[in-house]
Amino acid sequence: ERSTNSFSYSSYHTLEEIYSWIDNFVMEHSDIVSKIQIGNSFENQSILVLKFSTGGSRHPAIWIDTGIHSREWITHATGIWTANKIVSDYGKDRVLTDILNAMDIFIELVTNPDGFAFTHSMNRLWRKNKSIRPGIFCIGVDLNRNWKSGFGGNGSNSNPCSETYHGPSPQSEPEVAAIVNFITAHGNFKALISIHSYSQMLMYPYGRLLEPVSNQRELYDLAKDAVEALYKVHGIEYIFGSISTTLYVASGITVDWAYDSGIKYAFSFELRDTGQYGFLLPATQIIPTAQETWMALRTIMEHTLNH
Ligand SMILES: O=C(NO)N[C@H](Cc1ccccc1)C(=O)O
Ligand SMILES: [Zn+2]
Repeated sequence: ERSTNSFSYSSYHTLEEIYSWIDNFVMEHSDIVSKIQIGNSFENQSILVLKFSTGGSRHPAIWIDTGIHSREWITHATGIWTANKIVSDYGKDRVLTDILNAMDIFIELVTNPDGFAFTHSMNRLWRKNKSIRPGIFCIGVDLNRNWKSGFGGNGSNSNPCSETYHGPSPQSEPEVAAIVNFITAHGNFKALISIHSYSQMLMYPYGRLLEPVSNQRELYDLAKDAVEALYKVHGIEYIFGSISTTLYVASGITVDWAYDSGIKYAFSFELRDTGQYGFLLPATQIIPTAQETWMALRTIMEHTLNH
Protein backbone atom coordinates (compact mmCIF):
# COMPACT_ATOMS: atom_id res chain seq x y z
CA GLU A 1 0.00 0.00 0.00
CA ARG A 2 1.66 3.20 -1.17
CA SER A 3 1.82 5.58 1.74
CA THR A 4 1.28 8.49 -0.61
CA ASN A 5 -2.13 6.92 -1.21
CA SER A 6 -3.05 7.90 2.34
CA PHE A 7 -1.77 11.47 1.90
CA SER A 8 -4.57 13.96 1.50
CA TYR A 9 -3.94 16.17 -1.55
CA SER A 10 -6.97 18.21 -0.50
CA SER A 11 -5.51 19.32 2.83
CA TYR A 12 -2.82 21.72 3.96
CA HIS A 13 0.23 20.10 5.57
CA THR A 14 3.10 20.94 7.93
CA LEU A 15 6.77 21.08 6.88
CA GLU A 16 7.39 17.65 8.42
CA GLU A 17 4.39 16.13 6.63
CA ILE A 18 5.56 17.55 3.29
CA TYR A 19 9.16 16.39 3.76
CA SER A 20 7.98 12.92 4.67
CA TRP A 21 5.64 12.89 1.66
CA ILE A 22 8.62 13.85 -0.53
CA ASP A 23 10.62 10.84 0.72
CA ASN A 24 7.73 8.43 0.12
CA PHE A 25 6.88 9.99 -3.25
CA VAL A 26 10.49 9.66 -4.48
CA MET A 27 10.68 6.05 -3.23
CA GLU A 28 7.42 5.14 -4.99
CA HIS A 29 8.38 6.78 -8.28
CA SER A 30 12.14 6.29 -8.29
CA ASP A 31 12.06 5.53 -12.04
CA ILE A 32 11.25 9.15 -12.86
CA VAL A 33 11.67 11.25 -9.69
CA SER A 34 14.69 12.00 -7.50
CA LYS A 35 15.31 14.31 -4.57
CA ILE A 36 18.13 16.84 -4.56
CA GLN A 37 19.20 18.89 -1.54
CA ILE A 38 20.38 22.21 -2.96
CA GLY A 39 21.28 23.76 0.38
CA ASN A 40 20.12 24.62 3.88
CA SER A 41 17.87 27.39 5.12
CA PHE A 42 18.95 30.03 7.64
CA GLU A 43 17.63 27.86 10.47
CA ASN A 44 19.28 24.81 8.89
CA GLN A 45 16.32 23.06 7.35
CA SER A 46 17.16 21.10 4.16
CA ILE A 47 16.24 22.87 0.95
CA LEU A 48 14.81 20.14 -1.30
CA VAL A 49 14.10 19.98 -5.02
CA LEU A 50 12.21 17.24 -6.88
CA LYS A 51 13.78 16.30 -10.22
CA PHE A 52 11.55 14.68 -12.85
CA SER A 53 13.67 13.10 -15.57
CA THR A 54 13.41 10.31 -18.13
CA GLY A 55 17.19 10.13 -18.54
CA GLY A 56 19.78 11.97 -20.56
CA SER A 57 22.60 13.86 -18.93
CA ARG A 58 21.75 17.51 -19.41
CA HIS A 59 18.24 17.84 -20.77
CA PRO A 60 16.96 21.39 -21.14
CA ALA A 61 15.17 22.08 -17.89
CA ILE A 62 12.12 23.78 -16.45
CA TRP A 63 12.11 25.23 -12.91
CA ILE A 64 9.00 25.62 -10.75
CA ASP A 65 9.09 27.00 -7.22
CA THR A 66 6.26 27.30 -4.70
CA GLY A 67 6.15 28.72 -1.19
CA ILE A 68 8.81 31.43 -1.53
CA HIS A 69 6.38 33.47 0.59
CA SER A 70 5.50 31.20 3.47
CA ARG A 71 1.90 32.33 4.09
CA GLU A 72 0.88 31.43 0.55
CA TRP A 73 -0.13 27.88 1.51
CA ILE A 74 -2.14 27.27 -1.64
CA THR A 75 1.12 27.34 -3.61
CA HIS A 76 2.84 24.47 -1.73
CA ALA A 77 -0.40 22.47 -1.92
CA THR A 78 -0.67 23.14 -5.66
CA GLY A 79 2.98 22.11 -6.13
CA ILE A 80 2.43 18.79 -4.33
CA TRP A 81 -0.64 17.99 -6.44
CA THR A 82 1.28 18.97 -9.58
CA ALA A 83 4.16 16.60 -8.69
CA ASN A 84 1.68 13.76 -8.36
CA LYS A 85 -0.05 14.80 -11.59
CA ILE A 86 3.22 14.57 -13.50
CA VAL A 87 3.92 10.98 -12.42
CA SER A 88 0.27 10.01 -12.95
CA ASP A 89 0.01 11.46 -16.46
CA TYR A 90 3.42 10.52 -17.83
CA GLY A 91 2.80 7.93 -20.56
CA LYS A 92 -0.88 8.89 -20.75
CA ASP A 93 -0.92 12.62 -21.61
CA ARG A 94 0.79 13.03 -24.99
CA VAL A 95 1.87 16.60 -24.34
CA LEU A 96 3.35 15.88 -20.90
CA THR A 97 5.04 12.73 -22.19
CA ASP A 98 6.65 14.67 -25.03
CA ILE A 99 7.81 17.35 -22.56
CA LEU A 100 9.37 14.84 -20.16
CA ASN A 101 10.94 12.78 -22.93
CA ALA A 102 12.91 15.85 -23.97
CA MET A 103 13.18 18.03 -20.86
CA ASP A 104 13.67 17.74 -17.11
CA ILE A 105 11.31 19.40 -14.63
CA PHE A 106 12.55 20.64 -11.25
CA ILE A 107 10.05 21.57 -8.52
CA GLU A 108 11.05 23.24 -5.26
CA LEU A 109 7.98 22.77 -3.09
CA VAL A 110 9.03 24.59 0.10
CA THR A 111 11.23 27.46 -1.03
CA ASN A 112 11.05 29.18 2.37
CA PRO A 113 11.01 26.31 4.91
CA ASP A 114 11.78 28.43 7.99
CA GLY A 115 8.99 30.87 7.23
CA PHE A 116 6.62 28.02 6.43
CA ALA A 117 7.26 26.32 9.79
CA PHE A 118 6.65 29.70 11.44
CA THR A 119 3.25 30.07 9.76
CA HIS A 120 2.26 26.79 11.43
CA SER A 121 3.78 27.53 14.82
CA MET A 122 3.50 31.25 15.48
CA ASN A 123 2.25 33.54 12.74
CA ARG A 124 0.03 32.29 9.92
CA LEU A 125 0.61 35.46 7.89
CA TRP A 126 4.42 35.39 7.95
CA ARG A 127 5.86 36.20 4.49
CA LYS A 128 9.65 36.53 4.75
CA ASN A 129 12.38 34.06 5.73
CA LYS A 130 13.64 33.94 9.34
CA SER A 131 17.16 35.38 9.01
CA ILE A 132 18.52 37.51 11.86
CA ARG A 133 21.62 39.68 11.91
CA PRO A 134 23.57 41.55 14.64
CA GLY A 135 22.17 44.98 15.37
CA ILE A 136 19.04 44.39 13.30
CA PHE A 137 15.88 44.22 15.39
CA CYS A 138 13.39 42.80 12.92
CA ILE A 139 13.37 39.27 11.52
CA GLY A 140 13.47 38.11 7.95
CA VAL A 141 14.15 39.14 4.37
CA ASP A 142 11.61 39.14 1.53
CA LEU A 143 12.99 36.36 -0.66
CA ASN A 144 11.25 37.94 -3.65
CA ARG A 145 13.44 41.06 -3.32
CA ASN A 146 16.84 39.45 -2.59
CA TRP A 147 17.83 38.60 -6.19
CA LYS A 148 20.65 40.41 -8.00
CA SER A 149 18.65 41.97 -10.84
CA GLY A 150 17.72 45.48 -9.80
CA PHE A 151 18.61 44.68 -6.18
CA GLY A 152 17.67 47.54 -3.84
CA GLY A 153 15.66 49.36 -6.51
CA ASN A 154 12.18 50.82 -6.42
CA GLY A 155 9.58 48.44 -5.07
CA SER A 156 11.89 46.97 -2.44
CA ASN A 157 12.65 48.30 1.02
CA SER A 158 15.87 48.84 2.94
CA ASN A 159 14.06 48.81 6.28
CA PRO A 160 14.54 45.36 7.93
CA CYS A 161 11.10 45.70 9.51
CA SER A 162 9.43 46.03 6.11
CA GLU A 163 7.59 43.10 4.52
CA THR A 164 9.55 43.84 1.34
CA TYR A 165 12.98 44.19 3.02
CA HIS A 166 15.55 43.27 0.36
CA GLY A 167 18.26 42.11 2.76
CA PRO A 168 21.83 43.40 3.17
CA SER A 169 23.03 42.30 -0.30
CA PRO A 170 21.95 40.29 -3.35
CA GLN A 171 21.62 36.58 -2.61
CA SER A 172 22.46 37.25 1.05
CA GLU A 173 19.78 34.72 1.96
CA PRO A 174 20.71 31.01 1.79
CA GLU A 175 17.31 30.18 0.32
CA VAL A 176 17.99 32.44 -2.68
CA ALA A 177 21.70 31.62 -3.02
CA ALA A 178 20.89 27.90 -3.17
CA ILE A 179 18.64 28.38 -6.20
CA VAL A 180 21.03 30.77 -7.96
CA ASN A 181 23.93 28.35 -7.50
CA PHE A 182 21.88 25.35 -8.63
CA ILE A 183 20.39 26.95 -11.75
CA THR A 184 23.70 28.62 -12.71
CA ALA A 185 25.70 25.38 -12.30
CA HIS A 186 23.13 23.44 -14.32
CA GLY A 187 23.34 26.00 -17.11
CA ASN A 188 20.51 24.68 -19.29
CA PHE A 189 17.25 26.02 -17.83
CA LYS A 190 14.80 27.22 -20.47
CA ALA A 191 11.86 28.25 -18.26
CA LEU A 192 11.29 29.38 -14.68
CA ILE A 193 7.89 29.64 -13.00
CA SER A 194 7.64 31.13 -9.52
CA ILE A 195 4.25 30.58 -7.90
CA HIS A 196 2.67 33.01 -5.44
CA SER A 197 -0.80 33.76 -4.19
CA TYR A 198 -3.21 35.54 -4.29
CA SER A 199 -4.82 37.73 -7.03
CA GLN A 200 -5.33 35.40 -9.98
CA MET A 201 -2.64 36.80 -12.26
CA LEU A 202 -0.03 35.42 -14.64
CA MET A 203 2.89 37.78 -15.06
CA TYR A 204 6.28 38.01 -16.72
CA PRO A 205 9.31 40.37 -16.46
CA TYR A 206 10.18 43.07 -15.90
CA GLY A 207 9.19 43.89 -12.36
CA ARG A 208 11.90 46.51 -11.91
CA LEU A 209 11.38 48.35 -15.21
CA LEU A 210 8.34 49.59 -17.11
CA GLU A 211 10.05 48.90 -20.44
CA PRO A 212 9.09 45.63 -22.16
CA VAL A 213 11.44 42.65 -22.41
CA SER A 214 12.73 41.79 -25.90
CA ASN A 215 10.31 38.85 -26.32
CA GLN A 216 7.37 40.67 -24.75
CA ARG A 217 4.98 39.80 -27.58
CA GLU A 218 5.80 36.11 -27.30
CA LEU A 219 5.34 36.15 -23.50
CA TYR A 220 2.08 38.09 -23.84
CA ASP A 221 0.67 35.58 -26.33
CA LEU A 222 1.86 32.62 -24.25
CA ALA A 223 0.37 34.09 -21.07
CA LYS A 224 -2.89 34.62 -22.94
CA ASP A 225 -2.97 31.00 -24.09
CA ALA A 226 -2.10 29.81 -20.59
CA VAL A 227 -4.85 31.76 -18.83
CA GLU A 228 -7.36 30.60 -21.46
CA ALA A 229 -6.40 26.98 -20.76
CA LEU A 230 -6.77 27.72 -17.04
CA TYR A 231 -10.18 29.35 -17.51
CA LYS A 232 -11.56 26.32 -19.36
CA VAL A 233 -11.21 24.11 -16.29
CA HIS A 234 -13.37 25.90 -13.69
CA GLY A 235 -14.17 29.29 -15.27
CA ILE A 236 -11.66 31.20 -13.14
CA GLU A 237 -10.47 34.43 -14.71
CA TYR A 238 -6.84 35.57 -14.55
CA ILE A 239 -5.36 38.82 -15.75
CA PHE A 240 -1.93 38.79 -17.32
CA GLY A 241 0.91 41.04 -18.42
CA SER A 242 4.27 42.29 -17.24
CA ILE A 243 4.68 42.67 -13.48
CA SER A 244 5.51 46.37 -13.51
CA THR A 245 2.58 47.33 -15.76
CA THR A 246 0.02 44.84 -14.40
CA LEU A 247 0.77 45.12 -10.69
CA TYR A 248 3.48 47.52 -9.53
CA VAL A 249 7.23 48.06 -9.80
CA ALA A 250 9.15 45.48 -7.73
CA SER A 251 12.94 45.11 -7.69
CA GLY A 252 15.22 42.18 -6.90
CA ILE A 253 12.58 39.62 -7.86
CA THR A 254 13.01 36.02 -8.96
CA VAL A 255 11.77 36.32 -12.53
CA ASP A 256 13.87 39.38 -13.38
CA TRP A 257 16.99 37.49 -12.28
CA ALA A 258 15.91 34.44 -14.28
CA TYR A 259 15.22 36.50 -17.40
CA ASP A 260 18.52 38.38 -17.12
CA SER A 261 20.27 34.99 -16.68
CA GLY A 262 19.01 33.93 -20.09
CA ILE A 263 15.84 32.09 -19.09
CA LYS A 264 13.54 33.65 -21.69
CA TYR A 265 10.35 32.00 -20.41
CA ALA A 266 10.08 33.41 -16.89
CA PHE A 267 6.67 33.68 -15.26
CA SER A 268 5.14 34.42 -11.88
CA PHE A 269 1.69 33.18 -10.94
CA GLU A 270 -0.61 34.68 -8.38
CA LEU A 271 -3.08 31.87 -7.62
CA ARG A 272 -6.61 32.08 -6.16
CA ASP A 273 -8.43 34.03 -4.94
CA THR A 274 -9.00 37.74 -5.48
CA GLY A 275 -9.34 38.63 -1.79
CA GLN A 276 -12.41 36.90 -0.36
CA TYR A 277 -10.17 34.51 1.61
CA GLY A 278 -6.78 35.69 0.37
CA PHE A 279 -3.92 33.75 1.98
CA LEU A 280 -6.47 31.77 4.04
CA LEU A 281 -7.94 30.02 1.01
CA PRO A 282 -10.09 27.08 2.22
CA ALA A 283 -8.62 23.60 1.64
CA THR A 284 -11.69 22.74 -0.44
CA GLN A 285 -10.22 24.95 -3.16
CA ILE A 286 -6.81 23.19 -3.26
CA ILE A 287 -7.62 20.60 -5.89
CA PRO A 288 -9.69 22.88 -8.15
CA THR A 289 -6.89 25.47 -7.99
CA ALA A 290 -4.24 22.85 -8.76
CA GLN A 291 -6.26 21.39 -11.64
CA GLU A 292 -6.65 24.73 -13.40
CA THR A 293 -3.08 25.83 -12.67
CA TRP A 294 -1.80 22.59 -14.21
CA MET A 295 -3.38 23.47 -17.55
CA ALA A 296 -1.55 26.83 -17.55
CA LEU A 297 1.76 25.23 -16.50
CA ARG A 298 1.35 22.57 -19.20
CA THR A 299 0.76 25.30 -21.81
CA ILE A 300 3.94 27.14 -20.79
CA MET A 301 5.99 23.92 -20.72
CA GLU A 302 4.67 22.83 -24.12
CA HIS A 303 5.64 26.20 -25.63
CA THR A 304 9.10 25.92 -24.06
CA LEU A 305 9.51 22.46 -25.56
CA ASN A 306 8.58 23.73 -29.03
CA HIS A 307 10.68 26.93 -29.10
O1 LIG B 1 3.86 38.88 -2.78
C1 LIG B 1 3.33 38.66 -3.84
N1 LIG B 1 2.49 37.65 -3.96
O2 LIG B 1 2.44 36.79 -3.03
N2 LIG B 1 3.49 39.35 -4.94
C2 LIG B 1 3.88 40.68 -4.95
C3 LIG B 1 3.93 41.09 -6.41
C4 LIG B 1 4.88 40.30 -7.22
C5 LIG B 1 4.53 39.06 -7.70
C6 LIG B 1 5.43 38.35 -8.50
C7 LIG B 1 6.66 38.90 -8.80
C8 LIG B 1 7.02 40.15 -8.29
C9 LIG B 1 6.10 40.85 -7.48
C10 LIG B 1 5.20 40.94 -4.28
O3 LIG B 1 5.30 42.08 -3.82
O4 LIG B 1 6.08 40.09 -4.23
ZN1 LIG C 1 4.25 36.06 -2.75
